[in-house]
Amino acid sequence: MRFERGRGTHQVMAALECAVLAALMGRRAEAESFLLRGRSVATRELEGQVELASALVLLEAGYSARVAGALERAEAFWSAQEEPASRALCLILYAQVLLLDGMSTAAVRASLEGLDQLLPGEETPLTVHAHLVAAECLLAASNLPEALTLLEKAARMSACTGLLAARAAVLSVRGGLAQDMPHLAGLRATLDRATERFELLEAPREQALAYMTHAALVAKGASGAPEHWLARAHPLLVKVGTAKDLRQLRQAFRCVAPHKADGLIDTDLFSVMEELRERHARLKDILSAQRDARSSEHPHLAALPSPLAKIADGALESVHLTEEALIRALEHTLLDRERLGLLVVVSQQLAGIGEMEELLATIPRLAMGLIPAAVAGLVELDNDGNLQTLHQGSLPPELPSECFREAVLSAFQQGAPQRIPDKVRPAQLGRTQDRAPQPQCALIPLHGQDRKRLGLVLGLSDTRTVLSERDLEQLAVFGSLCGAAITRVSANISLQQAAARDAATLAAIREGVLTLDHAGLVCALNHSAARLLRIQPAQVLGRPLRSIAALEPLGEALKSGRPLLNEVIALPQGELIVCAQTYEGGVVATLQELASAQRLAHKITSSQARFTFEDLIGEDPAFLSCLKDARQAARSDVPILITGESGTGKELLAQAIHRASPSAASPFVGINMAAFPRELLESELFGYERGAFTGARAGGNPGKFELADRGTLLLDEIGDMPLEMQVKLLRVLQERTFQRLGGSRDLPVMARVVATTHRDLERAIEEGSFRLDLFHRLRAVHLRLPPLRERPCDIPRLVNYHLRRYTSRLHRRPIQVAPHVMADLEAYDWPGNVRELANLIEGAASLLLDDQEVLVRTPPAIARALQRARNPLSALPGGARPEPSVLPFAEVERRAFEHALQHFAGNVAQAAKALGVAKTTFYSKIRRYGLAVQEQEPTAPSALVTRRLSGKMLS
Ligand SMILES: Nc1ncnc2c1ncn2[C@@H]1O[C@H](COP(=O)(O)OP(=O)(O)OP(=O)(O)O)[C@@H](O)[C@H]1O
Repeated sequence: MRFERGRGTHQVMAALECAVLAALMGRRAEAESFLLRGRSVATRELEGQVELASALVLLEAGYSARVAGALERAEAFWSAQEEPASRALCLILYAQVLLLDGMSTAAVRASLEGLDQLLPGEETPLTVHAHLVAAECLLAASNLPEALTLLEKAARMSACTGLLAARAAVLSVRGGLAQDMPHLAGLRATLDRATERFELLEAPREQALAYMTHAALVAKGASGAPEHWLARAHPLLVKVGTAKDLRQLRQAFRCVAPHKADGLIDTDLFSVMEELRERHARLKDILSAQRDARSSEHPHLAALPSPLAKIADGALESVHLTEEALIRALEHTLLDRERLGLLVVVSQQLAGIGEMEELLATIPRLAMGLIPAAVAGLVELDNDGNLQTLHQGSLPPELPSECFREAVLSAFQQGAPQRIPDKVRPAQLGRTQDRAPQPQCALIPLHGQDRKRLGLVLGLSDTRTVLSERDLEQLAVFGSLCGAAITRVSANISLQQAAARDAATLAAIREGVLTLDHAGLVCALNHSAARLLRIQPAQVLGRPLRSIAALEPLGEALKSGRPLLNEVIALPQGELIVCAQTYEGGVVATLQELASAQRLAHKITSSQARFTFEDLIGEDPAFLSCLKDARQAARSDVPILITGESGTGKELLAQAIHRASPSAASPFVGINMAAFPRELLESELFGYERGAFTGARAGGNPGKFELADRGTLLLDEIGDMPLEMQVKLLRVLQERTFQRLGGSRDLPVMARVVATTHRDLERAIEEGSFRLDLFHRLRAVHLRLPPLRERPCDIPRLVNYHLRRYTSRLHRRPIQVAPHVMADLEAYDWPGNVRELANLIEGAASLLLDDQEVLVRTPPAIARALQRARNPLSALPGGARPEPSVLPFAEVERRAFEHALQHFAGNVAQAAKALGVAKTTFYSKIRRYGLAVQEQEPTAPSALVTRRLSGKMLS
């Protein structure tokens, strides 16, 4: 636009033309300025033109009252003159005012009247404009055919170029859309061209109105999203649109995308603001109209304001200012609510995503909906500080230029959204080549608990080139929402994995596992638990166990939340062993079937039956005959009694019988009658029920008869069983059933009973310490193991056998026995039998140095015993000294007891029996004379006694 300074018609007209053009292009401030200049230099004759131009400028700004005022003043000048063009323009402007005020029928009339004033065949811009206004009025009045005819006519005119042509095109598209079956593709092409033209001519209001027509086109069925076009129109109309334009935009939004309208516009607040805006515009219009009238140089129009009018003016002015402030405040509030609304929508969408891939793909998309961006994608700083693309989004495949990377890295370090400097922003991220302001680019860190080094790269589009501080604030909140969502999803993934792992672990556990929450409700149970409890998981999950009648005892046991250890709980379907442990969120319990636990215990116990017949060494005929009978008896399940001196291998034989029996796979359980306190013997043998006696375990306990199940029960040292127990045992063996202590259920005896004793039971029967009937019951098969002194031929074999065991256990070379040593060993009478032999041989072998392979020295204890046997007195302590011919009685007695003890290898019972004194007498003599010997020594009674009381306790 060129405007030369100076006075004269030409100058005034140029200024007015510039004003009109600026107004048409939406440059309101410029238009006003040109108008002011025109008005300042206009002569009186040109005042009509000034008012007319003023009316047009005001019309573009949407001030209908001022337009009307200006038109009135313009008409006043021309009333006397014949000026058809001006008259026509006046009418056209009137028509537009009427249209602006929603009076379409009157507008049509005025516009057509204006057209009539123009010379036929004339093709000036005014003619085109008049046609377009008339067509617009006809469209508003729904007179489509006439509107289209006028538009076609206008389009054919030579003056229909530039802005007018684009306006004509938009109107023709609107006309086309009003038809029944619009040709959408054609209309879109026309509209695209018109929009481009507006953009080129920089006419933002026209451009925005064209975008709205685009939205209408899409709403009719053309591809695309109408809200997208409306969103593009929004910022332009906020800047240059009239109140009516904005109202139309909002209505369109509500029609095509109510959710977006809700996001952009808060209904209540916005309607208040809308009303305010309209009132404000009207007020401004009236104020300006008054001012215009007063400043007019026409005497009949320049009425001086009265004092009252001045007061009214002042009041109006202050209302105007207040309204302006209010509108600004409301606009900010609305903007904030709009942003907040969008963030709420964003957070709702994020909350609905459970998959990481989907989340990462959604974040850039949501960001682009929040801020009109051209590109968006996710980047990540790896552990080495390198920038990686985490989700491409619309980012270029390769993140460009090193300096861009550096800028992103430094933005990362700031920890809040940062604009990336324009100079490093590459073309791939939306930089354009022209000199126009470049759309900005930013990095938004996504703050999560675990993915702190994740960020969103955002490049704005050219519809919105600048990121305001408020935008950055909004993006910071968006970043936090995304970070939280990523943390949530990855935590969910971890939780799912942990849950799957827990489920797999639970399923893999053979024991039943059941967990209760803090309120005592069942949260989980595995297949084994469901099987043991005979329930379907669905029956109990989420319910208190106590509420299920069949599981009540279990529920009661777990109710207290106390830890339980091997508690036996009786349920209708059987007894369970329960262990329970509390944890922060409740109780976890393991369940095991009592019977199968017992079988397992049996399995472990039965592993004690290690020896087979192959381990029993001996060729002596009596020994072999005993083994033969044993092998035979092993096949049946009749009770077996094994007798023999201590150390002859009774337990060994019992184990061998078990291993050779059909129930070899079942448990081998032993109990030593001599070692067990008599009060506990019964409960140990038969078990007890819960609460049977003080100190009894709450859930009861199975006894040896139950534990032995279908295997072998070894009653070791049966000769030492108290008489009252003998009665009970006899009844059990006769009836083949028993009851737990404190119980009432009859349990079957399924185990085979093998009893052993070193005692002479027949003598015990005579003495009344053993029951004859029990003896008969136990002695279905009687096996007697001969003492070693009765089978000296087996001694070399046993010596070599135990030497071999010893050397192979210690991985040393074989050891031989010198013939004279072997002769001594064979000469010895072995009161402790094979146990004594094994211990002694191992002891002697252990004294050999590593390179010694032959036992050349008779163990001293044997040597002494042999010497004593040959000459008893020479073996006494101090044997070298001459003995007094008469010894004191105490010394004789001490020697007699010591000798007996040594002879029977510490077996007090046998020693006492040999001396013909009571066992108690023997013990008092031991104490009196301080008799004690070593374990290896065959004459060591204390070691043997100790072994009997502890080591040999089979229970
Ligand atoms: N015939 C044998 N062959 C090999 N070793 C044997 C033989 N008899 C016994 N033994 C050895 O003697 C040890 C004692 O055997 P076992 O405990 O069976 O004797 P026992 O007669 O039950 O003794 P006690 O009456 O004192 O309980 C066994 O550990 C084993 O080393």
